[in-house]
Amino acid sequence: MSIQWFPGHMNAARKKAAESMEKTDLVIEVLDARLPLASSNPMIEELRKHRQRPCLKILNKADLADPAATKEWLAHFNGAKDTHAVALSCKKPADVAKVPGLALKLAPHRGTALKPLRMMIMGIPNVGKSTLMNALLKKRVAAVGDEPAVTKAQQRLYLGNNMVLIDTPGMLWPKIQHPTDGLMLAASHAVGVNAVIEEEVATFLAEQLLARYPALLTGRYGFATEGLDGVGVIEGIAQKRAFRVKGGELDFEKAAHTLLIDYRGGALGRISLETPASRKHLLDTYVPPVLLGEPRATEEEDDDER
Ligand SMILES: Nc1nc2c(ncn2[C@@H]2O[C@H](COP(=O)(O)OP(=O)(O)OP(=O)(O)O)[C@@H](O)[C@H]2O)c(=O)[nH]1
Repeated sequence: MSIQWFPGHMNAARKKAAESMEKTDLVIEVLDARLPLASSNPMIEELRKHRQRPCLKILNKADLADPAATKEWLAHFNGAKDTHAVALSCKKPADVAKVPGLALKLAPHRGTALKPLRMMIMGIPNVGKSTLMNALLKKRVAAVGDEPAVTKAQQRLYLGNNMVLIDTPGMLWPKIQHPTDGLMLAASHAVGVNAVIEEEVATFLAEQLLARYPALLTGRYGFATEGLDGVGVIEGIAQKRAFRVKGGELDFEKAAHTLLIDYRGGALGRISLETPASRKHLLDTYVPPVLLGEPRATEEEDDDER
């Protein structure tokens, strides 16, 4: 499958994010816990490191991810000094309540009424940025939706009197470093897909599930998966659910859609599409992006009035 890039939009997004970064003390990067690497955008790391900003990485939708894989990802991300990674569900108030404390820990030089901690929530579409922001603010301020890139406008919102949220929802497109990234993102609904591509995405997803979670497929759809490939799984779903088009043929499209909906909503169980081990090759060969220029000398220059 091919994912189109829009360099004009990318450059505009990058410029805006770079400007916002100057007025930010801490980056809250929201990732999808089911695919933390594919749902990251290296531009965030590049921009924040350039300004020496610490990062709270939130592996969101942890309620949908495989807990064992999430544990591995946390160990992977928590090696860096200026980064803290936490897995949570932004839909759970008790989980979100941990965020301010973790944020303050990462930027102890801020967090007073005079010098509020300025936080920027960043991430690719549909990872849950608005859900997090709304939960932090405990009221609905940004549109939350199933369609990627629901929220457009940038906002600046006070959280108590010692923290400020700067939100850039949907600003950053995923960086597709490998073809399977695009398929994982499409399966998880971070990028929209048409019906034709949906069948390809569902076939890819079925193959992933066959390799790592065959019991979940059997549990959900009630057929044995031995000897099947991705297409066979989708045909099996169509057969079991009696999805047929006019003329009696199996309705592959409907079965493909069903598999995707079931995965996205967690009906199949808790699933992760990648682990540090499955992405080892990419992690080993990762080349850090080129910095934009010299990092700033001191923190003091960045203070701004409220
Ligand atoms: N299961 C589950 N769903 C979540 C969680 N957080 C967000 N969602 C759902 O994910 C979808 C996208 O959430 P948003 O908060 O709109 O995501 P966003 O990153 O602001 O999206 P854009 O506006 O497209 O940039 C919504 O359907 C949310 O209800 C979570 O922790 N668990």
